[in-house]
Amino acid sequence: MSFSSSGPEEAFDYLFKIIVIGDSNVGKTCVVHRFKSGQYYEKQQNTIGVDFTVRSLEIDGKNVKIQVWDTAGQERFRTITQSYYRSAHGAILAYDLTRRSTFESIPHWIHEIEKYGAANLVLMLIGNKSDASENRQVLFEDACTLAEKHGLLAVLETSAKEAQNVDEVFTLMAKELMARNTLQLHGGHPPNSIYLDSRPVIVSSSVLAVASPTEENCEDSYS
Ligand SMILES: Nc1nc2c(ncn2[C@@H]2O[C@H](COP(=O)(O)OP(=O)(O)OP(=O)(O)O)[C@@H](O)[C@H]2O)c(=O)[nH]1
Repeated sequence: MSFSSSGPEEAFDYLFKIIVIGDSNVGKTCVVHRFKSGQYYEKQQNTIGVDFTVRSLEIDGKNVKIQVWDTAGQERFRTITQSYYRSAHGAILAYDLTRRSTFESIPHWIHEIEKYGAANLVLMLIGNKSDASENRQVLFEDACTLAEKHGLLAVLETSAKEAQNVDEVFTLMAKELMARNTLQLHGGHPPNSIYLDSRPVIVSSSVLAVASPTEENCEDSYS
């Protein structure tokens, strides 16, 4: 079944709301902008409150509309941004892999989203700025450990600057949400569909596309 708001070009099979949270300056807006437009720009201003973006993807023959809420990382906007948590289907937790403190904040962001978000929210972790890995302060293994501890769906290292793994983040999230949605409708595993069973999928920056948790893209500790 498709839904239409203002015309045939707006028809979609799924609509998912995904919120992006994390400390200020980790690159949330640049990641969202890259996803939306395929462009990168050196952003000068911090986000005020929440910015809203929409992009449709075709996944497994379905038209999937993704609404992305890019939130301000600055503390002074916290009351506004928290008010968007409740209606999100998925949350992308972002840190800057060249700034350790932004990774150390992730448990705080998880706590926030668990407190104010819906109970069945899908959570993913992204370590942005992988193009600057010569200044890396966060090991990918540490991110995996954190993801496992908190039961997150996946960890990906991204670069908004070099267009690395950005589409993959949103596609992976959408596939998981589609699988959960289909399961709810059919009460079982849908035939011929990709089913992510909510175990963490660990995806290194060298992996460009991930369909499901396999031995190749999962760390041993997750199998
Ligand atoms: N090297 C590198 N720099 C990036 C990347 N993504 C963003 N940046 C830079 O990081 C800075 C912050 O990016 P923003 O997208 O504004 O960060 P934000 O998380 O949205 O910040 P708030 O709006 O304050 O929450 C900017 O100077 C960007 O140019 C990236 O992938 N690589």
